Amino acid sequence: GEYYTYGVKTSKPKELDDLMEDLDVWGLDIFLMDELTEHRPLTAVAFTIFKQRDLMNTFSICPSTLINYLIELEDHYQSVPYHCKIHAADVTQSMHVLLNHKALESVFDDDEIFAAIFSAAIHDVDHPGLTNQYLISTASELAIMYNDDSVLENHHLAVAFKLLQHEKRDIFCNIPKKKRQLIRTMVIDMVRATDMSKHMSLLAELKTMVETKKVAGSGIIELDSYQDRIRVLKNMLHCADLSNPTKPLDIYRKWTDRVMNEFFLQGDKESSQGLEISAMCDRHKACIEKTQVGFIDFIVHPLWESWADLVHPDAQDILESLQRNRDWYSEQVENLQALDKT
Ligand SMILES: COc1ccc(-c2ccn(CCC(=O)N3CCOCC3)n2)cc1OC1CCCC1
Ligand SMILES: [Mg+2]
Ligand SMILES: [Zn+2]
Repeated sequence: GEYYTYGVKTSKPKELDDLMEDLDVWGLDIFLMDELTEHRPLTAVAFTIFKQRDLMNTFSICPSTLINYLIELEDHYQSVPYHCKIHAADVTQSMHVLLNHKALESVFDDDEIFAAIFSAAIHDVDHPGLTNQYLISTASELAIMYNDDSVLENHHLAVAFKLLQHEKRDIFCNIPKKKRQLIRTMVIDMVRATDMSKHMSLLAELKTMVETKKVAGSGIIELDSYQDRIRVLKNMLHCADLSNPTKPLDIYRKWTDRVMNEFFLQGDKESSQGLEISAMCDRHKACIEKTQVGFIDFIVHPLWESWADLVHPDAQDILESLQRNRDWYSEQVENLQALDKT
């Protein structure tokens, strides 16, 4: 059918125009994007970002090839509650905003920007809605294939690169071989870094970078080695992947519902298979609000506090939004405790 400005059909072009005004805004309503694009949020968001950043011209990508790839990629996101195409669109849009931090202005070149946006778009493709731990403990096909090492993340990468192998979808086809290999290496590094088991080492590296931060007079960060540059990009994607608690509360709460539903479905599976139900996956025992406060205190805030130090003062609003959301969930815990006493 006919495609409009954003690479997708829409029955509400005016409303989609208005929403796309917020493409560079932290807190864009990605659920509304899903509705207005008739459930093609990833294609619309990624295509529009490629256009805004002029990446199709820079890498001689013809628009129809990009659309063909994005639609095929989007169709390979499973309809699971949390790790679906809306999450991919959300992380891609969040990455786009983080790349616009003043402290990172003209730090990254086109290859790195292309690799970063592409990594966000593909980073969870064909996610089954189950954790690495579950796949490993049930000796699943995927765990056998990847020898229990970053099972999901290696699978997302393999699926995404396999989809490129059709000439109609190969957005890398006009990129010189050497450059293509460099971009592929960066994408593999970034997506593998979204494995939660790498969180502590990634955060330690980020802290070291903050302590030894070399800043030009203008406040712009100086990154001399590939290792430093990819370290920032890996942490950026990890931050985007863990950004739900930093978004407007109504959007954050929708993500909480979705991730808990995905966990509970896994818990149901574990229970029906006579397996021990994983932490936070038991729908009869979970205390949703408490786990979000813990998630923020032990994982999300420490990460975003270090990121905010690195790009100071560009992420202050994000940090404040996180604090407000933490306070709200904490109040819910107190209200529930008060209820228990009645
Ligand atoms: C809005 O809530 C969440 C939003 C995102 C996450 C989250 C954790 C790690 N990631 C990165 C991908 C990953 O490694 N995962 C995906 C989630 O399952 C664990 C393995 N994402 C967790 C969230 O809540 C959890 C359930 C209660 C407390 C923690
Ligand atoms: Mg993932
Ligand atoms: Zn993700």
